[in-house]
Amino acid sequence: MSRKKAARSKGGGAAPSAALPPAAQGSGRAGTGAGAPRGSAPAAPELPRSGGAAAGRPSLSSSGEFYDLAFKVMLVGDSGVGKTCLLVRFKDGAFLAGSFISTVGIDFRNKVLTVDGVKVKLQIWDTAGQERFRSVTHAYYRDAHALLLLYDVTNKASFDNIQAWLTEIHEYAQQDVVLMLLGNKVDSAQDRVVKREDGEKLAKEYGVPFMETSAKSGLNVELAFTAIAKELKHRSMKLPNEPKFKLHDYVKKEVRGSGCCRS
Ligand SMILES: Nc1nc2c(ncn2[C@@H]2O[C@H](COP(=O)(O)OP(=O)(O)OP(=O)(O)O)[C@@H](O)[C@H]2O)c(=O)[nH]1
Repeated sequence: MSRKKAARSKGGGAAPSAALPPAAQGSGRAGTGAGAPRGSAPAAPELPRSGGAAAGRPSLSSSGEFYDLAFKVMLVGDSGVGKTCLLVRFKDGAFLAGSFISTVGIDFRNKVLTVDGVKVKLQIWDTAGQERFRSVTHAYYRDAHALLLLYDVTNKASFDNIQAWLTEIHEYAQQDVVLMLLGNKVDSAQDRVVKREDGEKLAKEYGVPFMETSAKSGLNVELAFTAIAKELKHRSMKLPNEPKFKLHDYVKKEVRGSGCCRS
């Protein structure tokens, strides 16, 4: 994936139309490729808020992978907290080192995961953290099934702004959106200014699952997306005798197992 460019949407995938909210981008079912916006490369297909279960039949993603369910996940948080790097780490297993170029508008990437034997496609929207793009990103919230809200553990202001982000999420996202708080850049131990306990406390206050991540080392990156995918899959396909999936408990257990942080 190429680095972010000031003049155009970053990323090597189909360029979404940053100016157009999903509702204006056609209403193709997940995997159909329908609904390209005017005058741009094919846009991300709009996914039904139900989760896009394809009536028992798998759909085919643009990368040629079959999937059973599709969900939209948005990455939000201040500029520079590492949203793009987190996505690139998850999608390509690489870290974008070097000079930082801010995202313009919105970019997206797809990845298909296997969750409990079910193929789940996550369509991941990487939003610009800069204030000037806020009105663009507002338009996307309502279609998101899940939100990953990031702060940077080396940047106190990004942590202090989490409450404002939560207010915005409350205002624009669906009530049942799956939300997780991530404290990124934990590899930068020397520059850390936000303690893990502070992140845990804030998350507890707002009742959201929490973990610390590093897009640089890869710590907990896969876990964050897998946990979201599991929650969405369970909500969408709960079998009659299946115990309820508890995202909080799952995250706590897995984070402990990752050897990173006690919780
Ligand atoms: N040490 C360290 N640096 C990181 C990490 N994640 C991102 N960075 C660096 O932080 C800077 C910003 O990362 P981005 O991913 O572009 O930030 P962003 O949140 O997408 O920023 P906007 O697009 O402006 O919203 C870059 O220089 C990255 O290399 C991480 O986990 N550890």
